[in-house]
Amino acid sequence: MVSSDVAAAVRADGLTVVRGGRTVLADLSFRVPRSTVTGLLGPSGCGKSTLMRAVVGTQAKVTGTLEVLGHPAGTASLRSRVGYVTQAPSVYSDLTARQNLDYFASVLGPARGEHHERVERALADVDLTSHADVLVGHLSGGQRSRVSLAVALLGTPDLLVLDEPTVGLDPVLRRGLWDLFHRLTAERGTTLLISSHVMDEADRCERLLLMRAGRLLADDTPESLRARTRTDTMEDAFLHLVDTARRAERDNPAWQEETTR
Ligand SMILES: Nc1ncnc2c1ncn2[C@@H]1O[C@H](COP(=O)(O)OP(=O)(O)OP(=O)(O)O)[C@@H](O)[C@H]1O
Repeated sequence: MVSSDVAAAVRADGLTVVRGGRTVLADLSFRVPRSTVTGLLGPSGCGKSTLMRAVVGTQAKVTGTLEVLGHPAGTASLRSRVGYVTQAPSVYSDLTARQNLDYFASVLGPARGEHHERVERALADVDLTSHADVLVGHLSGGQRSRVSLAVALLGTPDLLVLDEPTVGLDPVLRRGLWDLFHRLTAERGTTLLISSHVMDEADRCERLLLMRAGRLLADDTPESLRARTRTDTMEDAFLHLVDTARRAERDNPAWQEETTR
């Protein structure tokens, strides 16, 4: 069944996930608008990867409502429409970058665009054309991550879910990747959900989901977050929201017993 909420690429209502007997995501409700770059930010262990796994349909013990592109998360028809890049590069180190892309393009089968063009476009997207014939095992960590990203771009996904794609990259490469993310929304209408624990990346996003300890602290734009917390930086805005949440926990101790700390 297709949802009527067509404006949202992701719609969560009361989303809860239990891992190892603990509630690691508790009652999250939010929207990720289509054709936007939405940042998923919060400290290590707050549940960003778990949320992304739920969105791409690989997370067990998910309850509540979670719709992706109008369908329940994990629906088979979403597989070709959702790209997912994990923190660990998932490409073959004994093949070159181009051979990896050739291989994954043939696994994808006939899709939008010709095989050769798709491979070359994906290499160019991540600025790796000049290293296309180097064995992935001989590339740097950042270059390997970009090969993984190129694989995800091969299928021209409608939703691209990226788990900390800029970790370990120098500022020039980071800027290049953020430029690419915005080009993807503007030129291809792609929706991007990007996790980071670096608050200065928040300002590069059109919308933000701020998380702490399995809960959503905010679902807003960077400008509005700064305005309503009366802060100048995203880091200060986040700290303000954390302090407010802590005060709420003190007033209602049952609240925090349900989730991770
Ligand atoms: N296999 C598992 N079994 C039980 N708990 C888990 C498992 N994997 C992760 N967790 C817990 O779930 C919570 C959320 O983990 P998650 O990896 O989603 O956080 P994260 O925000 O992505 O962290 P990071 O930024 O360090 O990648 C953490 O408290 C973690 O300890």
